Amino acid sequence: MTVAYRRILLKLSGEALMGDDDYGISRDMLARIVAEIAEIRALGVEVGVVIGGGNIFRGVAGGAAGMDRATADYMGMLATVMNALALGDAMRQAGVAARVQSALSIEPVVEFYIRGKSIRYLEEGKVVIFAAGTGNPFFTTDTAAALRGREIEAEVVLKATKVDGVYSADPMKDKSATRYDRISFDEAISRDLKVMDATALALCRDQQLPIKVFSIFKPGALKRVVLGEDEGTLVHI
Ligand SMILES: Nc1ncnc2c1ncn2[C@@H]1O[C@H](COP(=O)(O)OP(=O)(O)OP(=O)(O)O)[C@@H](O)[C@H]1O
Ligand SMILES: O=c1ccn([C@@H]2O[C@H](COP(=O)(O)O)[C@@H](O)[C@H]2O)c(=O)[nH]1
Repeated sequence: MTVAYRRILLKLSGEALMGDDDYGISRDMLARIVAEIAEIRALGVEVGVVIGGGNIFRGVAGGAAGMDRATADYMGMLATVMNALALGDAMRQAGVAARVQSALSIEPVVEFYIRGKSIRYLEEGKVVIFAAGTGNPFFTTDTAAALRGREIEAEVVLKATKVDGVYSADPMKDKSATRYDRISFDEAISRDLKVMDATALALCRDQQLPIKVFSIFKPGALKRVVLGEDEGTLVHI
């Protein structure tokens, strides 16, 4: 089978890890995601993963209300470390070689992010899970996906989320919203389509790094995207 991309950066929404639960990490969902990643690894695709923290951080957001923003953001980044450790462990159990690297230094727990080392891991066929976002407050894991995607010279950022593409409005709130097959970065930014934050979109646009938005809940969608089949929405230059 011929793949459309040799190296990808997969952005996994933290909330998608909840599966049907209200909070935290669903073991079933984790196993499903690992199986889908294993499928594309078997095709020879090199995979970097940035994982969000919404499934854990939204749960403690009440406690963070009124806190200093930077402190709350560090809590959010730590939530992504928990997700990354869970994903790394699930990969190990499934026999998929993986390494976790964190943008925040938590040495006894997880390796610190070193670009050259992560590229080496990718070349060795290991999945690299990037934890703690960019390591800086006031950013998001979408922006971390754009940043790490560019750093590892990925050909595309694949945003795996709860909806199956970019819509004219948030499809969770507006049932009349329509889905785009393709949309330019400039149009997505100017229409303020909130599927990804504007910083992430602008970074990808400036670095000429396309984004594919697709549903992580649709079985086989990741493989279809990697094979270049008609799936989700392409955000292009
Ligand atoms: N125009 C739009 N098109 C598609 N989705 C949209 C749009 N506007 C808002 N959304 C919403 O954006 C959400 C993106 O969710 P996602 O969980 O990927 O966010 P995240 O903040 O990157 O992840 P996390 O859950 O880790 O915080 C979708 O669930 C969808 O409801
Ligand atoms: O670079 C980053 C990445 C994340 N954060 C904080 O973490 C949470 C969770 O990330 P999501 O992208 O929403 O899943 C985010 O809300 C920020 O508070 C950060 O500060 N810097």
